[in-house]
Amino acid sequence: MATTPLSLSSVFSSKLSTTHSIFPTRRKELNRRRIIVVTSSAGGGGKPTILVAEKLGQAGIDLLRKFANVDCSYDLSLEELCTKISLCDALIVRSGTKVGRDVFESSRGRLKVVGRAGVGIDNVDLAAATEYGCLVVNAPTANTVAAAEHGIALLTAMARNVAQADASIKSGKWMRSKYVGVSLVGKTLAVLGFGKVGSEVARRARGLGMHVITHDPYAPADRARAIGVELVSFEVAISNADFISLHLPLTAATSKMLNDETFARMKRGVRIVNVARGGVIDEEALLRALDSGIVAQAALDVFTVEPPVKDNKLVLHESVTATPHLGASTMEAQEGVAIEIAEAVVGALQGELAATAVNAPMVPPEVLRELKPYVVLAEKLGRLAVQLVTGGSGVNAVKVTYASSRSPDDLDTRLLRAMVIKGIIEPISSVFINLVNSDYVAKQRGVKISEERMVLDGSPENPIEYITVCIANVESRFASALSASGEIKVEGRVKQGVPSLTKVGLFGVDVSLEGSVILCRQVDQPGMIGRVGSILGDENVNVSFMSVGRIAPGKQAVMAIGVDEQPSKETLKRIGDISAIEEFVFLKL
Ligand SMILES: NC(=O)c1ccc[n+]([C@@H]2O[C@H](COP(=O)([O-])OP(=O)(O)OC[C@H]3O[C@@H](n4cnc5c(N)ncnc54)[C@H](O)[C@@H]3O)[C@@H](O)[C@H]2O)c1
Ligand SMILES: O=C(O)[C@H](O)COP(=O)(O)O
Repeated sequence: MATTPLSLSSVFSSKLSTTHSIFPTRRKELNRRRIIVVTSSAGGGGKPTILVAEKLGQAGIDLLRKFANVDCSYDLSLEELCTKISLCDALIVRSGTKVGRDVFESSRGRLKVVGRAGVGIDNVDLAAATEYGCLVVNAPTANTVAAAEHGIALLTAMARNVAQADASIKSGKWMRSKYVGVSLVGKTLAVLGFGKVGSEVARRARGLGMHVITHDPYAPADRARAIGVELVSFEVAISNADFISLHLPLTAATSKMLNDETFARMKRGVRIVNVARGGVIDEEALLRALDSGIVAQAALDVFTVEPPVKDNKLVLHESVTATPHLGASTMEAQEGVAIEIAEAVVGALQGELAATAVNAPMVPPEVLRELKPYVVLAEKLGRLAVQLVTGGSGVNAVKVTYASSRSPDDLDTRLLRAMVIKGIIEPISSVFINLVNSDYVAKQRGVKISEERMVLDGSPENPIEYITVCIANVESRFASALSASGEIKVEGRVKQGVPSLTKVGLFGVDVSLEGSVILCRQVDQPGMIGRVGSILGDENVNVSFMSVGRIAPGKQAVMAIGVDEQPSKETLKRIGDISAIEEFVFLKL
């Protein structure tokens, strides 16, 4: 399936689920100033040159050839890639080519677009791309079904020892009793990550007669219900599963999510499939779990280091079925991905913006200068709010309120909205969000962003007095973050140029949004700040700010503590063990 590239004007005029139209009359003027993101310095014959560095479906190559000189050179060494790149306007890769800073440096400004023919862009240095003014686009949808089908292929092959039995018969043996498998029907499959691939795996597993449960705190419950899948907590998922299938992005929160501790809480004899990213599993711990029998079998398409070293113990393990990152490798998916990426790259070289752009430095400097601290504030409020979510019907209704004494025409909030979306979605996905793709990604994930302007009296010296981010229809892991109407609510202001958190739920606080934040609800009483401060001090965790917001003296209060470093689990436990503390949460900014 190909996505339609959006022209700049369609990106800016796309109608979103805003309750108020907040596009200013200055929009035309802004558009004029940003009209070209990419200008191609065409090489031979007036056409741009596109280097295709990994095998791409023919339909995509044909499409590229209509517009550009196409150089298909595979298996280039880094040196060869760096030499060639200075003659190219665009580069197309899959996951096997590292596009690091040295590649952008070597292009000496000619490289304008990098196209990743697939989802994950772990192999492209986005910061360097942005720094060198190079747009990066990907193809996030065309290989979903292929990845899901590979997940199911691994699940069934593992359960029936297909790979092991095949190797055995090819070596001249006939071992029928050794390769007795297990049945899938009636077994519980836990799908971790209910996004594009996870939901397709769940749908197929239902068709195989499996009982499917899923854990994904950010997925809409109605989407799961619609295919007969139950959304459950992580604990319920891993402790009830006969099979676990991983479909999560690799993020700070999911890195080594399956580890010694989590394996120990699984049913003995559980079987695991991973077609997501190798780093989601602690591979050493998996080896131990396989050897001790906690995990009966694993089927792995992805590895922390790819290709894995020759004598990788997991790959060689009798109970492991392994494939070399083949999830997206079907003829159909590769044709689809090739078309999707070719359209995006050609569009970008023609000055259009692909809906799948993952970076784009395109805010006029004068707007950015004024909004800079608010941009940081907006992202951090989004990041805080989403970390407070624990369950419910998924993150699908977000309201952003801007309180300002400026006339709506004089306040362009598109960048702020993009940054709230970035803060909410990036910690829970592998997607990179910017002004270009934020609304697209939010819409694709079913997250409705509504915006509200609160017009204040007074001098319009500051563009914004405060920003509030609310997430509705969710449960919070810090109940005090809920507003009177039951939404997660955080509010912040820019104070002397520094973004600060000023309200959590109904409690006023005052903590600068730097480092990380611990929120505690306690019965208001003297000495609490000192007790928590000294526990943090014991571990040399530097406290940057502390503030207490209370309903009334002696009643409940929320204490917000800014810390420079992440406290250890033991230190957080000691804070939680203080008897006056009713609930607490640690939030990374
Ligand atoms: N093996 C392959 O060839 C292949 C092919 C395609 C995709 N992939 C990988 O599969 C994974 C899923 O891809 P996708 O396209 O479905 O992505 P997606 O963004 O559509 O879905 C990911 C889901 O994970 C959820 N999630 C994020 N953090 C979570 C957490 N801490 N706990 C539980 N759920 C969490 C998100 O809410 C989202 O619903 C990615 O890692 C992608 O790179 C691999
Ligand atoms: O991120 C992806 O799209 C998949 O992991 C597939 O990667 P590939 O294009 O290298 O097969």
